[in-house]
Amino acid sequence: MSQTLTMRRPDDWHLHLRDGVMLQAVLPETTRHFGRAIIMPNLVPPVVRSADAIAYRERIMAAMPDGAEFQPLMTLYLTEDTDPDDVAAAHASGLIKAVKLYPAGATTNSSSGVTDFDKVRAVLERMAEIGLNLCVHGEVTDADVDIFDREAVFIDRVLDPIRRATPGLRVVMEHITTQNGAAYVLANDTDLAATITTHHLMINRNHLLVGGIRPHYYCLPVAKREEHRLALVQAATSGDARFFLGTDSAPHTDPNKESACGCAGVFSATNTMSCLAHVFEAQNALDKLEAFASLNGPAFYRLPANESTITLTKGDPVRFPDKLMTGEGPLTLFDPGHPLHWHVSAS
Ligand SMILES: NC(=O)N[C@@H](CC(=O)O)C(=O)O
Ligand SMILES: [Zn+2]
Ligand SMILES: [Zn+2]
Repeated sequence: MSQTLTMRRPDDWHLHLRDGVMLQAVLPETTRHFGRAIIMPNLVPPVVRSADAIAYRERIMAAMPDGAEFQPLMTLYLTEDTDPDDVAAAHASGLIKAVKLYPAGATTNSSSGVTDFDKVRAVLERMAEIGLNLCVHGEVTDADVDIFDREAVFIDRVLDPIRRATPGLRVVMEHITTQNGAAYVLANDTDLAATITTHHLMINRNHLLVGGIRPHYYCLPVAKREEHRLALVQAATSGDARFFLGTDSAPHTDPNKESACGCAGVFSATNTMSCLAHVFEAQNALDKLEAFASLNGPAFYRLPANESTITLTKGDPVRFPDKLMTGEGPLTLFDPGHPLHWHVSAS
């Protein structure tokens, strides 16, 4: 008898859709299974003002596949010049669901991010007042901090001081990759949550580096030791409401990945639900998948869960394309390195 699991349609609380022909190519990969997604604003130039978010939302809606019921949830990119009134107006009108903080230089397209955190104080205080979520790429960029320690150091040096100075600020630690990140969430109150990516539940730094460098496993924050991956699996499969899915699906074409200076980002929109079912089944926690992918995120964002459902059915290995052909070039799909048996049908 085949095993099946019906659950509320999932949402993706951290997604890169890019723009133009890349947006065209990757959007259907998300709308096939997901009801909503938090759309990351790190375009070039970034989505900084409400007018930018309105225009970007229109471009996404124009690229929507026929019949899709997908809702993009827009965000603004926090800069040292961000105007608190513009942010508040974008929130009040329902245009945005979060503001994204990138430390300057921390990741792909983050050069307009924040260097002096005092300069964004007024925006953060206004966000705390109006209950608008801050999504954080949590890595320091100091040259003297080892890249594998950048998340843990960020928590101590930047995030904890910001949260103490701004009571009531609701923070999502994006794409946590360490035991330290999970523990910080668990040690704190209800104003703090974290997204966890698909790939960080499946790979550690050995997958990235042993037997040759695997550029398609390179992302930021970079995958850590196995003990950290296990802590993330534990957090995701625990059912704890403070952890939810953010795929961080981040498309870069093969020439940009397979290069002497390859871009950071893993593209996982297409097979994420099959990957997650695999991970949760291995933990005997399939009954917690709905909480992680469909319930905890909307609860933290104070939105209703999706009404429609998807059904997962276990069977023969699912066939996924190795690559998507995009108008910018080939785009390699995340390969967990073993077959996936969970098929997804959306109703
Ligand atoms: N995660 C990544 O490795 N890359 C993301 C940026 C980000 O989320 O940090 C991207 O936009 O490509
Ligand atoms: Zn990031
Ligand atoms: Zn991201």
